[in-house]
Amino acid sequence: MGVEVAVEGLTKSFGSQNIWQDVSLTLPRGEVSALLGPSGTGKSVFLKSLIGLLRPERGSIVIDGTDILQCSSKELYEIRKLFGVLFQDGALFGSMNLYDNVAFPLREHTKKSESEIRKIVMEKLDLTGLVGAEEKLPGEISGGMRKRAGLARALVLDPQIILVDEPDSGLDPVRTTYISQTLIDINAEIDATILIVSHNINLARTVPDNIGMLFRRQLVMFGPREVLLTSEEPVVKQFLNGTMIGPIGMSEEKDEAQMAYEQALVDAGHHAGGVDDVEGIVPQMKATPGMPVRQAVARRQERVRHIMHTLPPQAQSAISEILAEESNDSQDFYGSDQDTQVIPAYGTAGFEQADAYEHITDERG
Ligand SMILES: Nc1ncnc2c1ncn2[C@@H]1O[C@H](COP(=O)(O)OP(=O)(O)OP(=O)(O)O)[C@@H](O)[C@H]1O
Repeated sequence: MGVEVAVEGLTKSFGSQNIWQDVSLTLPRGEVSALLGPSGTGKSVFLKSLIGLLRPERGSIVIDGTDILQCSSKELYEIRKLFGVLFQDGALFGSMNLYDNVAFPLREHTKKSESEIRKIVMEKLDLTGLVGAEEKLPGEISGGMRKRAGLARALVLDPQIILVDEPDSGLDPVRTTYISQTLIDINAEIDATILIVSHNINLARTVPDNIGMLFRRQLVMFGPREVLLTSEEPVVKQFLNGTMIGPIGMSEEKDEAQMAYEQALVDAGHHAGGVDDVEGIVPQMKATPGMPVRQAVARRQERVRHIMHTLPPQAQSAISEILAEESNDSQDFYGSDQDTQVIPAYGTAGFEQADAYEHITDERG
């Protein structure tokens, strides 16, 4: 079962460069959250702060009752054991094959026998669609496979909190969807609290229960996905539609004159890029049939009902519709026995095909 992560008034600077200030949010236990934001807004810095790799100068990060900015290094060491982290490039050891890479945390942090380790490693390789690639070195496989190996390694110590830094970077849209499905399935299986840092619009629209966004050194918002996905906030709308029109520019700041100039170009018929005005909410991905029921769904329903009155009206009506659909769905799909598994877990056929493709693209360079 995942644990809650409560961040309050967090501020981080490097020298005179302030990255973000007064960031407050709570990652609800066992739910999947995403932190979005244009490049350079400090998403990775936030993620590294949560695990104590970077030290914000103000605020608190309370994990399982311990403020990691105040605790001793021994306590921090213990808290870190709750985490599994997938870094952008998988952060694999180049000289070890995939099996040894995934086995590494078990050999380093547990006293398990090699046969116990084998069982766990093969289970995680299966979950990430990498069975058969155990002997390969990281340099011999594609970026997508490296990412999945990094994910397998992040899972071996049964983490309660999983941090994922840009799972889509370097991946095509189809592989991004596969890895998104894997994250949802992992959440269903181990009920871990998951935070995904990304600027991928599809992932943001379909994967998380909660979404936040960093922009101009502030947390613009954080809450149930419906709040951000129905937001009229210009920066949020621009980000979700990927257009040049709006406050986000090529560099972090865009001034009024630049915005007026770009608007004039569009008024004169220039294409502003992006998808034309994608509005509203697309359905959230569900766990693959046969996986355990995502416990987070029911907990989130309960939680969102509680805070409903505090949310903007357009988010409230979207949530009402979705809650009605979700309760119908769970009755239709699971009948009266919510624990029943209908289909064997882990269909990795898609991954195997993806591997074949990745192998071809690797060989062609
Ligand atoms: N260790 C560090 N020392 C100094 N500055 C740093 C350090 N780490 C990050 N930064 C700066 O913090 C800012 C935010 O970087 P970060 O990598 O968190 O952005 P991001 O939102 O994750 O970007 P992207 O989406 O492009 O990965 C950048 O200006 C970066 O140069």
